[in-house]
Amino acid sequence: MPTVEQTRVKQSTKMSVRDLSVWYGEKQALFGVSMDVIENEVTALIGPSGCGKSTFLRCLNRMNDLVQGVRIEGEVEFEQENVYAPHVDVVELRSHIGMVFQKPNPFPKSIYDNIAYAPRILGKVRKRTEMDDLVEESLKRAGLWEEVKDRLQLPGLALSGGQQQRLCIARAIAVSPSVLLMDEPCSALDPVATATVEQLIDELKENYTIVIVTHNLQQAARVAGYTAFFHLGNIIEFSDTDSLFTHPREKKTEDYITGRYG
Ligand SMILES: Nc1ncnc2c1ncn2[C@@H]1O[C@H](COP(=O)(O)OP(=O)(O)OP(=O)(O)O)[C@@H](O)[C@H]1O
Repeated sequence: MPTVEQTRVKQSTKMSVRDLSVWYGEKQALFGVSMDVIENEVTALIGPSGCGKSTFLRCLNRMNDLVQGVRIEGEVEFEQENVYAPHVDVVELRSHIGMVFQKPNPFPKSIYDNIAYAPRILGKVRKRTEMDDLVEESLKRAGLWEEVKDRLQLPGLALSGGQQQRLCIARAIAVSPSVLLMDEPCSALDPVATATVEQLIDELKENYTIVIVTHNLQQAARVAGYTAFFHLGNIIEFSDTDSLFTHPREKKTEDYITGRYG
């Protein structure tokens, strides 16, 4: 197990996870894991099925709160505050730490309203012209504007899978988060749509800190500056992606990345 010091990296830390343990009922899914999330970088979480990647990701913006019977111990620091502190407003937190899921899940609303919905209910934008600008800007950042600008009133669900996923990214961006969590965002996409989303992730890291769960090791190598290898609810190794893939420190990491198990 790496020590906390080994998982610290000399770059700006956006989030800091300390001694995080998670139980679903009797079953423990994470065992006191610690990791820094580096600002304006993409961090990939890799590891065999069931090792706790999604659980870890969902703890970063308290998405696990929604699971019945869950128990969480430890700290997740974001902007000098533990996101699990009692007074934290979870809706507000999730507007700073947005999430994109495995399966594109647009609302059953128009393309326009998919983007406008959250800023409207959060009271971030009131005037129609401001909202028009926000919708355009978000779709541009998600690389979707040119494909949809003439049909903003079409249902989001009428788009292709890859377009829907970029719509979901645009929707997440619209509330100006600084961190984006992505849980296998390309697993339901074909190779062309995957390449588009990967390119988008690369562009987004200029302005956002991104944490992505992926089963695809090539994808981790392509998009992530840092990678954490999870195994049985522990972080076995965390380092810059090149080192992890070319000179893994731990035998388990080496076995996994060379396809010996998982
Ligand atoms: N809602 C839940 N209720 C009960 N157990 C859960 C729940 N979610 C996850 N688990 C259990 O916690 C452990 C970690 O699951 P998690 O989904 O975090 O792993 P993962 O590494 O993301 O897996 P995968 O790659 O298959 O998505 C697994 O044993 C899983 O069965």
